[in-house]
Amino acid sequence: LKGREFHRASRIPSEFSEEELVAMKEALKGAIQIPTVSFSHEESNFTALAEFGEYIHKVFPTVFNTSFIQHEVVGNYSHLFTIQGSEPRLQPYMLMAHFDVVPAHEEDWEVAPFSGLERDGFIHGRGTLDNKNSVMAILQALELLLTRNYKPRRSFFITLGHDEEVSGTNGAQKMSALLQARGVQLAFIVDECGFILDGFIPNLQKPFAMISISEKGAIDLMLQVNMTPGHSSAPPKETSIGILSAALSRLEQTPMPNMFKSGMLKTMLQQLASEFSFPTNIVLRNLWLFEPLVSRVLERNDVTNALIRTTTALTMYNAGVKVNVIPPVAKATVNIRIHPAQTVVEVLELIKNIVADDRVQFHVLRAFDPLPISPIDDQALGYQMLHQTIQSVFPEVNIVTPGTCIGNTDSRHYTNLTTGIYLFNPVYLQPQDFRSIHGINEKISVQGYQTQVKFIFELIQNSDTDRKPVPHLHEL
Ligand SMILES: CCCCCCCC/C=C\CCCCCCCC(=O)NCC(=O)O
Ligand SMILES: [Zn+2]
Ligand SMILES: [Zn+2]
Repeated sequence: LKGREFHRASRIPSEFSEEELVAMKEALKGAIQIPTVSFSHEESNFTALAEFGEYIHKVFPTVFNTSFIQHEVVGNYSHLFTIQGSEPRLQPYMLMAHFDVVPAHEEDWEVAPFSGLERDGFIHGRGTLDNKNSVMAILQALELLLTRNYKPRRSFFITLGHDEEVSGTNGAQKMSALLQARGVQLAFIVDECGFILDGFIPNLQKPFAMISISEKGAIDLMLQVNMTPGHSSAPPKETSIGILSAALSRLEQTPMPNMFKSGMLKTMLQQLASEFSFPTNIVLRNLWLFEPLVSRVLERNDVTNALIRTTTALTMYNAGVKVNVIPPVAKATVNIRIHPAQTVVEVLELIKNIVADDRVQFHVLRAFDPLPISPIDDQALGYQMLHQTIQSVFPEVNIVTPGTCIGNTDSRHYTNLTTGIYLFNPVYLQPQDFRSIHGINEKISVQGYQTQVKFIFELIQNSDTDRKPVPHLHEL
């Protein structure tokens, strides 16, 4: 869409006063200070979730006092905004984010995780990347547009989930059901997970934007072994702990099949080929020949490995009641993330074959298939709107590529409303930032956050187009 942007006569420039820029970062700091932690399905900080609702009322008064915006609280804490456009013939779209966060072990952090402290140009704290930055940037961009008398042509929804980190069943799932009951169909959805990736690929100097167009599936699988308890002074040859440990070890030592051939990473690397110098450019241009070599290299890194195969992470283990009692039961939970080219049924079959022990019982606690792949062609409005906005807000980024989300987002609850689900946070991400998500020392640069607000400010206006995206000539 280079040089062919959709301009409206009354387009509002994304220029903000010094006062507005300061208010933006202060609003994010305040949001970080509310410890909206999701521990488990049963356990969340409900007081903080309620406080967060009051907080957004306070900092975004115009959003809550505009006649064409309807606000509803769903599932007690999630927020659904319906922004009525002036042209009902234009199919609505949706911006999503979540404001619950994973716990933070305060002692490990350089800066207290719920302080929202600004230091050296960064705002520190849990949720600065995942995903209060998006919650606040969406509302902030809308607030700024409204104070400039903006009225959208295309209707849109904003959904802010309160339980994404524990599956989204009370928030996103209920909001989706509500919208479906109202007969809503969406042109596209934008949610978290893609980024502008910087430094993820050795020898690639340039950052590139990755818009995830699919998301891995998942299985939470409990493995259980029951044995007759007894006195530890005369132990049997095998105990429940030994049998289960051997099964888990086989799982860990046997990687799932390499799906590089049928994944998005292959497309991404082919698209990036010309950015590399000799000989990598030749290798990537000729994957028909070098595929085995490249996929072996990708297996060595945990992130790229997660992009080319289904992964099995042993995350919980429980066994034994007393030191001198043969344990009656041993249980372990495995968190499996399914590559988009596979299904729950296929993966369960593979797992059972690897374990190959009838004494091990399998209990599927939760399972869902990978998300369907969203379109990226010239008519795919969501992808093209993001592409266009990336080009205008990040002119230094000249590669936009489709990717896969290796985590799971609330967007999977909305597959009934659209075929266009695009996962993209307009924020630079380096490998150490990636490790900070659910890890320690999560932070966002003040400038990065302000640019995120600008991006959404532009994206909302770009999405007012009534034209079909224009075919373009460059890659993808
Ligand atoms: C060669 C290309 C390298 C690509 C590197 C991809 C880097 C990954 C970028 C972003 C991933 C961020 C994952 C965030 C997942 C957020 C959702 C979440 O936490 N959900 C809960 C869950 O999955 O358990
Ligand atoms: Zn998230
Ligand atoms: Zn998360």
